Order: sequence, then structure tokens, then C-alpha cells
Amino acid sequence: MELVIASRAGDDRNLASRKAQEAALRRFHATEWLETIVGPLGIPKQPTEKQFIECLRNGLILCHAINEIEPGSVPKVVEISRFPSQSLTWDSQPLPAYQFFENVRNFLKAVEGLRLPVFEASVFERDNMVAGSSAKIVDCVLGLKEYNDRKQKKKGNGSFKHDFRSPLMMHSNGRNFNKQLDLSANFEKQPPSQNDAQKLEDLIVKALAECMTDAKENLDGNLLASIRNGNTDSVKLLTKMISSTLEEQLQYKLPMCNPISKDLSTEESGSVTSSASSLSPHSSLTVNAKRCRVGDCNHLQVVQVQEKNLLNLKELLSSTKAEFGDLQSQLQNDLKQMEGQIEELSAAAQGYHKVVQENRNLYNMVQDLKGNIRVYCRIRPAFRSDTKNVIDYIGEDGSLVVLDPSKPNKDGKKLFQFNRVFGPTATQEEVFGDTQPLIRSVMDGYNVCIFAYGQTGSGKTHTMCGPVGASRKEMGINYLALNDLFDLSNSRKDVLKYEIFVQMVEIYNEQVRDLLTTDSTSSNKLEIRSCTSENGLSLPDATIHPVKSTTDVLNLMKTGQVNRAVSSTALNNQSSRSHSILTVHVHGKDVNGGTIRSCLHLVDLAGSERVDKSEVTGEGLKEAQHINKSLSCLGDVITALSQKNSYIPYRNSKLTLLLQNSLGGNAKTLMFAHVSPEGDSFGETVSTLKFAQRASTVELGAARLNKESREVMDLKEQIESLKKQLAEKDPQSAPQVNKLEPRSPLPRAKAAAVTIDRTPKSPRSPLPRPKVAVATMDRTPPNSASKSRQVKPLVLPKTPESQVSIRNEIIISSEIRGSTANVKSSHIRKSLRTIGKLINGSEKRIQMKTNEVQTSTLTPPVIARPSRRQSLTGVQPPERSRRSSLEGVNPCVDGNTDVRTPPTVSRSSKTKWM
Ligand SMILES: Nc1ncnc2c1ncn2[C@@H]1O[C@H](COP(=O)(O)OP(=O)(O)OP(=O)(O)O)[C@@H](O)[C@H]1O
Repeated sequence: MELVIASRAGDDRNLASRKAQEAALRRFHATEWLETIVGPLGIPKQPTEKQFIECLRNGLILCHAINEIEPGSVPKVVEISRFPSQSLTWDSQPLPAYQFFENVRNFLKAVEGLRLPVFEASVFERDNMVAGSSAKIVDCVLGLKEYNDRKQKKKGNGSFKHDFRSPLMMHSNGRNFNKQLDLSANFEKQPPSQNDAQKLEDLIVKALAECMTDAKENLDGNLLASIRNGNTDSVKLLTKMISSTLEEQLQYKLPMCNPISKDLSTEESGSVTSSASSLSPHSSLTVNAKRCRVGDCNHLQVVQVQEKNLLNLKELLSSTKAEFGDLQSQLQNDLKQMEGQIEELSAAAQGYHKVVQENRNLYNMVQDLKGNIRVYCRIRPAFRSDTKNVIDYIGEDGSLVVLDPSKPNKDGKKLFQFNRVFGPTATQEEVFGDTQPLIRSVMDGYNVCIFAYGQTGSGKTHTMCGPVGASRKEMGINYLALNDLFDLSNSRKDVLKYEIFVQMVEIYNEQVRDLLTTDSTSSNKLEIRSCTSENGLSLPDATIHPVKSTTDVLNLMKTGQVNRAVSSTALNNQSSRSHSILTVHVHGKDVNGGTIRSCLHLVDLAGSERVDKSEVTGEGLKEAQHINKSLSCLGDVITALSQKNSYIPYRNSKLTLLLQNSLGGNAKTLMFAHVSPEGDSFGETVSTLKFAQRASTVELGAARLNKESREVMDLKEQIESLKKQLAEKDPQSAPQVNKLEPRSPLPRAKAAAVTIDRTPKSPRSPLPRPKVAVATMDRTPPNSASKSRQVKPLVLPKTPESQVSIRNEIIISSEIRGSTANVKSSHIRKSLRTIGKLINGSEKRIQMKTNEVQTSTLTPPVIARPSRRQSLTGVQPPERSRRSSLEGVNPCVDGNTDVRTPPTVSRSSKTKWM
């Protein structure tokens, strides 16, 4: 405590002495300036307060000074008398009070007029002078000085610097402080050691002591003397005094230069010299002084520590920089790696999509080779949000998972696999894109059938025709397909001349109706010729329209759409109440005379529906029943085909009869299974999907190309003429040969008198077929010892509707329709040779062969019994076997024929178009 009090007392002493120094300095300035203005004052350069006041007491000096600066400020100065030889001395006799009062009063007035600080005139009257009495007078004089300086500056003579330098500053211009500055310069170059600092402190202190001794004020003479003699205690005391003075100066004069860290950081950056030089001499000194902080060694330590820290920081900075560099390069590497990986991934993703696409193509190719029906599934967008969506997953590979809304767990999931699944967002173009290759194959001579199946309102008509009032972009497959066919026809017109014809019919309440007829008088009930008519049409009575452009097609489709039976049900306000079939016939002729005949069926089935749901009654109910029945028959056919049954119940409905060549023939068939995603349709959705999945397992046999080269056609003609020659030469064999005639009306059993080996072509028909000979002359039973030449047993093909037109040509054309034209040609040549030999052969041999054939005709053909039916719907089909269909009824006319039944020839075809 005592220590604190002592230190406070010391501080007070220091403060008082500092104030005294400051006052002395200011007096010095004032005296100095007055002397420069009015000449020597006759007092010491650093006068005491008393000396200073007494010198100015009469006011003469002040008045002269102000008149010098501002002439006429005090117009009348009361002078003292003096001897002319004497120079003006200011410490002369005191004047009467009123006189000097007058001078001082006039001076103060003038000062006031200049707006400078004033003092009280009474200060000159006091006999007892107290410390600080002269302070205001000094302020006033220095104010005058400053005013004068400003004035001079205004006159433009050099720059003015307001200078309130402390005594230390003043002396720094002279003696010892120059040394200090030099030292400080050195100090700046290299950090001072402890000894250097000590020396510097001593130097400063001594310089100050000298300075104070000169001033002779407020300093104990003993103290100064003892300092001069090197007394350390005295030095310490003075050091303290100076350091606190410096500190005060620093805070007062250089607030901006104060932070050591700033100076140091500048020093660190190597610009300490410039920083110091940018300050005024005073401030640079102050900074230096601050750096040296006499008497406070902690500062040096702090500086040193800070330097050390700074060095550490520098090191840290450089290591951080290095680390940062490393990190940056690592980041670059990582980014490069990531870029590479992303590229790899995207390449892999692309590759994956490519592979998926290839897989699908290959799968489709395999399906084509196997001859399976291709099945696509299309999901309609959901129109209602109040029911759950049953579509759980749509795979790129054609897989589809549906979820039973009543069992939202694993058990409710059902997986189906198709060739492709189109989601609700699939556009018409996307759908067509996948169908296009199939449709294009029509132009190459393949028969193609595309049919849309599904529950009512699931989007069948949308897919096939497009929505009502569709723009060209929204058009369905029917339009897009025909458009594409025209494009192809145009692009190939140099090598192939195509003709395109269109028929459009509907099956409504089990009746086939022409949708394009303009004859309102006809009954418009068409008959299906499943074995195809002479002109290759299964509906020869339906009008057939040549089309040359898509506009023609559009017009026809509009007519057909208008004529189609459509009505509103609870499930679809534009519900199709019939199956519509648009058939496009393509007839091409190449430059060599070869021909292509093919057809494309585009079928929009009526929707399967639950009568209770569709809320139909009366006529509508009847329609629905017919629709359901025909669809159920379609299901039966599909089931029988998928199970490879020998009996396929095509005749059970007009629909299956009309489509029989597409479902069980050698056409390329594509089925679109449509489903609604709404939860309340789940039952129908699953049954559609099951149906479609079953359909996808149906093997049709490889599609057959309906193309005949010129050579084949020539050979056919030759056969015809040779046959005629044979008949003329051998009238006895004529009846048998006649049985080979194209339009033979004979019953089939007799037609079979000629030995034709009807080995089943399709693997799904394991039953033996009746044998029919192409020609009887050189035919020997297989086990006969006879070495006579045998005719190769021929295979009876299933008959595409546009192809099979002439009955006795079946045998030959079945040879001709080999997989390639070469095979056909070689078979035909063989047949020609055989026939040639027949013509030139011996009568006896002919007779013998004829007998053989006659014997063989006595054996009735083995008829396959229909195997047990399995129906999708559980409804038993009518018990009608092939045998029954052959008995007494012309199977071609009433449609009661099986695909494997040898077709008969109809002469009743009315429409001839080819
Ligand atoms: N993929 C689809 N995108 C947009 N709308 C569709 C789609 N499929 C169907 N629709 C719309 O759903 C409604 C019913 O479709 P559509 O008439 O084609 O069904 P449908 O199966 O032919 O029915 P029905 O068997 O009763 O004739 C129509 O308004 C149709 O425009």
C-alpha cells in the first residue's frame, strides 16, 4: 500500500515537473518570437515567469508586436521616454498605472479584434506571483505568433508548419538527439541488443539532463549535477520522468502512429525506413523514442518476443502456404480423378443403356426367330387421384411390377415380363418408334398384325388412332404406320413400285361390317374367307381403296371412325363397341418382275369390361356380351396356341377367324396390352397382363417372306404348261392331274388322292398329317423294294391369307416358299424334271403309279382329335372338331376351318384387286 502511495506521489511529482517544463518551453517560444518582432527584450532566452511578466508589464512590447503584425491595431501607444543613444530596453522604470493600463487595455482590445486568446490585465498588477500566472499571457503571445505565421503563409512565402515542439524536440534539432536519431536508424536496421538499448537510454538521459540544466527550471540542481556525474539513482528518476513524458507526447501527438504492432508489422515488411520518414521529424523521433522506451526494458523484450512470434508466424505462414499448395494440387488431382471417374461412369451408363437396348433388340430378334408374338405393354396416365396407383415398377428390360392396393406389402406384388413396357408418359412417337421396324417389314413382304388389347378405357383407341380430334403429332399407330409406308414406298420407287390398298371393317355383335362402304343399300354383312380368296383377301366383299398419300388415309380413317359403333359407357364416354380392323395391303413389283404381296392388320379391339361396372343395359348389354364372348374366344385361341394344342378354336368367333393367320400363321404379330393404373381397375389390369404374358409365349413359327422372283414365277408358268401337256398325252391320268388343278371343286378327301406328305411343319403339331402326293407317277412307297425315283415328300405350309389362292398350287408353292429363292428354284426344277419324265415315261409305268395312288387314296387321313381345351375364361368352346368342320360344310365360306385344314378354293371372290 505504502508502495502504491509512494508511487502515486512520485507520479504527481513527475506530472508537476512535466507541466513546468512545458510552461518553460512555451515561454521560451513566446520570448523568442517577441524578440524576432520587436528586438531584444533584455531578459534571458528562457525567462522565468517573473522575468517574463515584468518585461511585458507596461504593455509597450505587446503593443509594438501587434502593430508589427497588424499595423495600426493599437493606434496610440503610450511610450516611455528614453535616451536617444539608448536602445530600447523593456525593463525600465515603471510608468504610472493609468499609462501602462492604457497600453495593455488597447493591446487586449486589438487581440480581441483578431479573435485571439486574451488574458486579464490585472495579472500585471499582482505583486505576489503564483506559478502559472504567465500561462495566459504566453498563450496570447503564441496566439499572436501563430496569427502572424498564418498571415505570412497566406502571403505565399514558403510552407507554414505549426510547431509546438517540446523542448526535447527542439533540442533534437541540435546536439544529442541527432545522435539518438542516428542510433535509432541503426536500431531500425538491426534489432538492438540489451546493451545497445541501455547505452541508448543513457545517452538520451544525459541529453535531457543537459537540456534541463540549460533551462534551469524546476529541476533540482543537485539532481542534474548528480546525473551529470553518473549517479544511477538520479538517472533512473530522470529516465522515468522522460519515459512518462514520451508516453504522454506519444499519446497526445501521434495517436495514429501508436500501435506498436503496426510499426512492427511495417518493419517486418521491410518498409520501416519509409514509414519513419513519412512522419514528421517530431513523430519519427517519437516513434524512435517509443521504440526505445527508455527505462522500460519490457518493451524490448516484448519486441523481441513479438519478433520471435512473428518469425514463428512467418514460418507457420510459409508452412501453411506450402500445405495450402499441397492441398491445392491434391484437390486438382482429386478433381481430375473425379472427372475421369465421372467420364467413366457416364460412359458406363451409356454403355449400359446401349447394352440394354442391344439386349432388347436381341431378345426381340430371338422372339422373331422363334416366331413368338411380340407383346408390348402400355400404361395409360392416371386420370383420378382418389385411387392408388397400382404400377409399382417399370423396368427398362420390359419388366413390370404391379401392386395390389388391398395388399400393400410384398405379397401384393406381381411381376410380369414383356418385350417392352411404355409408361404413362410415353408419347405416340416413342411407341411408334419401337413398332416401326415391324411395320417396315410389311414393305419387305411380311404379313404383320398389330392389335391393341385391354380393358375398356385403357387407351387402345388412343394408341391405334390417337385421341379424338388429334393433331398430326398425336396421331396413333394407324396413321403413323401408313405415313411410314408411303415414305418407304417413295424412297424405294426406283427399284420397287408399290401399290397400297386399304380396307376397314368392324366386328360388331359378331357381324363383320365394312366401315368404308358408301353403299347404304347393301346389308353390309361380310363373310370371312379364312382360307383366303382368289385375290388373296379374307374379306373379299369389303370395299378396298387404293391410297396414295396420308391425306387419303386420313380421310378414310375419318369415314371409318364415323361409321364405327361407339357409345358412352360409365367407364369411357367414347367407348368402342366393336373390334375395328384396318387392313393395309401392299403390292410391290420390282424391276425384274418379282412381286411382293403382304398385308398389315391394325386391330383396335373393343374393351373387355365388367358389365356391372360399365352399367350397360339393353342393347349395350348385348354389345358387351358379344365383346366379352369374342375376347374370351381370343383368350381360348391364345391359350391353345401357347399350350401347343393340336386344335385351335379359331372358328368360335369372327374375331379369331379373321385373325387366325396373324395369331397362328406366319405373320409377325405384335400385341399392345393396355392397362389403367387406377387401383379400382387392379383386377382387370392383372387379367390383361396375364393374358398378354400368355400371348407372349405363343409361337407362330418364323415369319414367311411373301416374295417371288421372276425366275420362280417363270418356273411356275412352265409347270402349268407341262401339266397341261401331261394331261393331253395321258388322258387316263387326267382326272388325277386335274385334282392338281388350281380351282378344283373336289372334296378334300379326293383331292388327297394324290400323295402329298403333309408332314407337320409346326413343332406344336405332333400328330401325323395326311399324306398327299404331288404327282403319282414316280412315287414308290417308302418301304418298297422298287428303286424307282421318288418325289420328295413336300411340306404343307400354313397359309398366309394373301398367298394361298390356288389349291393345287399349295403343294408346289409350299415347295416354292422355301426360306430362299434358291431353294424354291431347285425344288421347282426338280418338279419340272419329274413332270418331264412323266410326260415322256412309259404307259405301263404310268399305269402302275396310278394304281399305287388309287390304293393310297382308300386310306382315310388321320384326323387329330382336339385336345382338352384350356380357356382363360373357363368357358368351354363348342365341341367342333376339324372332322366336323369338314363334313358337309364348306369351311371357307362359313369360316369353319382350322389353320391346319387344307384350304379349298373359292371361286366366289368378287373383288379382284391384284
Ligand atoms: N397414353 C395416353 N395419354 C393420354 N391420354 C390417354 C392415353 N391413353 C388413353 N388416354 C385417354 O383415355 C381415354 C380413354 O382412352 P381410349 O378411348 O383410347 O380407351 P379404349 O381402351 O379404346 O376404350 P374402349 O375400349 O372403351 O374403346 C381417352 O380420353 C384417351 O384420350
